[in-house]
Amino acid sequence: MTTLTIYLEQHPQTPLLHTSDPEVIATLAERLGVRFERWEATQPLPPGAPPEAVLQAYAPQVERLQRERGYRSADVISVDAASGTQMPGQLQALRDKFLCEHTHEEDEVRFFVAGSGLFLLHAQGRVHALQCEQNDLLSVPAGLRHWFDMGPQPAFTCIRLFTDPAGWAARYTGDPIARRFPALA
Ligand SMILES: CSCCC(=O)/C(O)=C/O
Ligand SMILES: [Fe+2]
Ligand code: NI
Repeated sequence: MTTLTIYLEQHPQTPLLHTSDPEVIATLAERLGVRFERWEATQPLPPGAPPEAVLQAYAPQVERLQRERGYRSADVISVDAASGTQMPGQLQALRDKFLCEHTHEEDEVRFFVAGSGLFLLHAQGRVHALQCEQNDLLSVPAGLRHWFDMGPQPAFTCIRLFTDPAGWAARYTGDPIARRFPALA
């Protein structure tokens, strides 16, 4: 289930608010300049569908965002600890890369085709922990501090939209805040 939990940045043990209402999540996210939507596939997608089929199934929604926001490329990232295609060391390295607070020079746009992951958004003296699930679209604006926890047994497939076709690039803030907040177990 998709949930949003909000904390004061100094009090990671004491949630101020917890909700699983998608409309409330979208409204609270918008206050940070974050877009949250729920998308339906235009056609059924079998598990393990190739990236081209994944992009095809969500083409209308992807093209709408591209027109609206000028995103120039789209790809699909798949991580599945159970499949054994990624070694445990590689998965840990990938998890660590996203687990430190960082920003991007462009919006971070992710659509969860399958699986889940936890985004932690740091703004306005608060941390918004958004547990994303299948069918969730999240767009984190350029410059907003955040980190992402894929958990110890990651399993997700995401469509990513980029303005710069060179792809993912992060600027780490050096703030150890992510270590104060509990990681997924
Ligand atoms: C859910 S896709 C991988 C996470 C990512 O790209 C990122 O920048 C997290 O902050
Ligand atoms: Fe990021
Ligand atoms: Ni709950």
